[in-house]
Amino acid sequence: MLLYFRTGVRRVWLLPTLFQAIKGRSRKFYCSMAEAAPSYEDIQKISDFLLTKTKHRPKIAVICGSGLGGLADIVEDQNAIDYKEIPNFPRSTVPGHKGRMVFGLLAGKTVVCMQGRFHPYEGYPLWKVALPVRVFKLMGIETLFVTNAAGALNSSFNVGDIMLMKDHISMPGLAGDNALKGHNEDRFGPRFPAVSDAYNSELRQLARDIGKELGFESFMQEGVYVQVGGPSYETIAECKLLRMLGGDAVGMSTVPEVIAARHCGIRVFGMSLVTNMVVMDYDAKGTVNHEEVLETGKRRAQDMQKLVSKMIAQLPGQ
Ligand SMILES: O=P(O)(O)O[C@H]1O[C@H](CO)[C@@H](O)[C@H]1O
Ligand SMILES: Nc1nc2[nH]cnc2c(=O)[nH]1
Repeated sequence: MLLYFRTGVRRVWLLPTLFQAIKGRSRKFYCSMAEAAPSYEDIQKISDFLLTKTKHRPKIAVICGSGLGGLADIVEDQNAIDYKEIPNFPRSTVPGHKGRMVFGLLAGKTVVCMQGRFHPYEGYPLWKVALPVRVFKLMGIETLFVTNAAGALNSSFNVGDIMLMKDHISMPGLAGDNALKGHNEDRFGPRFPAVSDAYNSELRQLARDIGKELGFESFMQEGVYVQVGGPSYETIAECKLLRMLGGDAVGMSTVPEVIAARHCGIRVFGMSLVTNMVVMDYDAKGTVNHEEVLETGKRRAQDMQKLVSKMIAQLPGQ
């Protein structure tokens, strides 16, 4: 039996070589297999698990953006569950995202807040980024508030402005990546859902009215959010392109959550905090950085909290 062969003066042992080849191939095969999205039943288990950890039964969910998690801290009578305690749930890895699910009362209404979201640049496929929204659906959520930190593409905006989202442009979506890619689970929604009305117009009107009441008019805007992949911020040429396409603000999140929510019939209110102006000029000094993003979040946090709380207070139901 041939146990080895020669390459020049070297003797190559056959069995170990064969073993290494099989091991390498199986690793390659394993790596090339995309992680399967969880089934409806798997998502039901996550939802059931969460409901065993709290007496609260919310119909309203809030996803807090970078530096905007303070809203969850003002939730009363709260039960907070770390993401790492939740079976088959992703982890938050980004500074400014605590990684907790907070159940309790906000403005007298039962809510659940995600203090920390997931982003594609953390290495998560879009279905995983959007997984919490499906968990929410199975918990009975009917209305989703999404917030994010974003850079202003619109030069008439200022740092600290709150932009009500009226629409989005998804660069990953246009390039073929979407939270709904893959097998469609009909129990959540249709294969081809419409998203032209993704951002609920009545909730936007409510935000405008409450913004007026609170004296926020001078820093309230309305516009189109552009989702990019990140984690690098945009080049000057990219910012010019996104502005030409009709974007008012740019960030690396939110859209997968919104698409998953609309797919399963949850109504959505979206809001961006303008944490920085994007760099549009080759002579500009300075660049964008995440510390600046978190700092602006802190400065405007209370106003965002007031707006969201007052809106939630006016929603029907408990
Ligand atoms: O969208 P959120 O989570 O608010 O965070 C925004 O801020 C981070 C960049 O500073 C990116 O994650 C961007 O998407
Ligand atoms: N992509 C992107 N995300 C952000 N999040 C906060 N600011 C920015 C920005 O300027 N660009």
